Amino acid sequence: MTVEGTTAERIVIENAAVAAVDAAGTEYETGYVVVAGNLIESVGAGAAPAVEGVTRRIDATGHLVTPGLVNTHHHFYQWLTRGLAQDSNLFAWLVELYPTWARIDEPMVHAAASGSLAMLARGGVTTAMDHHYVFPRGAGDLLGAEIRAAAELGVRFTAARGSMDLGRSAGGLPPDFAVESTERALLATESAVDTHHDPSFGSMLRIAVAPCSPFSVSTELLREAAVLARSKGVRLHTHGSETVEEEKFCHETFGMGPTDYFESTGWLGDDVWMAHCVHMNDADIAAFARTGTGVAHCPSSNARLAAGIARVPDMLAAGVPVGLGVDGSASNESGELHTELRNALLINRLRGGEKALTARQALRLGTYGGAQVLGRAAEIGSLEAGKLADLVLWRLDGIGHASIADPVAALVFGPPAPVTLSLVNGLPVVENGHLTRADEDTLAALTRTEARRLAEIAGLR
Ligand SMILES: Nc1nc2[nH]c(O)nc2c(=O)[nH]1
Repeated sequence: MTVEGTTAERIVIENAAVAAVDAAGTEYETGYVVVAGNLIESVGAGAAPAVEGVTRRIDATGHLVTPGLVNTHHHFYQWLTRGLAQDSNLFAWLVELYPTWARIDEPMVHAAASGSLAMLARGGVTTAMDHHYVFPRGAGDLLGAEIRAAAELGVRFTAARGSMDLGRSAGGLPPDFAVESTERALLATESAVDTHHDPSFGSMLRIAVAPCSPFSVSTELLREAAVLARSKGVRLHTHGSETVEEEKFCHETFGMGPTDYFESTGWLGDDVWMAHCVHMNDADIAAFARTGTGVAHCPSSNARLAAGIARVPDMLAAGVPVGLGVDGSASNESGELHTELRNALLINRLRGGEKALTARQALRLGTYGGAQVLGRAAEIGSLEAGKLADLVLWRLDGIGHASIADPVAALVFGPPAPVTLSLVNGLPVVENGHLTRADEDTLAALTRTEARRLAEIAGLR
């Protein structure tokens, strides 16, 4: 089985430690992975089988091979507004940044998306998502710009067409000039799905429907967006239960907490995933588990904005699908997912004790868990024959990791490991720490230029 448009390469990776992140938690101290075209052909212990037509053979001694990391929440455009509003909670941070974000345009979003994707990819992310929710009039094709950037770098991508229609004059948090009309948001979202969404096995591009948050979106938009997504068979994404301020807003405005509000608008289901989910009581977690609603856990952003600590161990125990997200780069300047594996483990232990989350659970959140919440667990997220060849070869014999005997512990507890090879759909996206399809220094210069242009237009300089 191969997906049209991919090569018929056969790559043999041997002498690696293997963490398959399959249902049985299979690991091999020394093993192999064989890739044929865009698919994993076989995974096993010991020496690789003799196979015909090998186009590349990799001696991966000193490496760990894992499924590619999956990022489940981001706002790429924020790459141009990093390091601002440094000591603010979510609402103060948003109020400070909305006016600048309302000045973005297509070249800025393309540069920001390229920078964000480069950072993710060089750190082992093979599937990215972006939640873009600011669409100034006349700004150009912003969703198209990030879709282009993902295709240029070769990263598998879910573009979540976000929206805001609840301006300050109608009781929302964003200024009126930063929101769209309900009708325009719905029409543009439908058009994005019709134009770009590819539901096929092995798809490199999916679209999700993603109104922004309870305090920036009308009840009508939430309800209609859910109806639209279900009529098109695409997934739903939003921010939920992020802060105490959001909880207070929901109680004061709707007479109920965020999870009950989402349920009342059709927003719980196995086709929905929400970012953050920090302020969830037992009943909220049970509702997510009962309905199969997924969570994008963003520990660094939650710490940066002092939002709190999500109850990830309780969610996992209840059977809630949980993945990891870096969140937008204005609330997590690091922008790479290894930090989220590590912080998920460390921060959840601060709340739940030393057994709250293990290194293997953290790796699972960043791979299979992410695949689950993006609705792609049958295709990616584990190393199994027949799945897509999205995998990462982490170098663990360097100074940062060599003295740690357990390779999964080295990866999660240790510093970000160098990526020797990252394959997406069987094709190299990173080789020896460098992007194969773009020059990092050129991208860095481009993001600096566009960040300066935005700062000037927005009156920050
Ligand atoms: N962390 C974030 N939370 C948000 N809520 C909202 O409405 N927008 C954002 C955001 O950009 N980041």
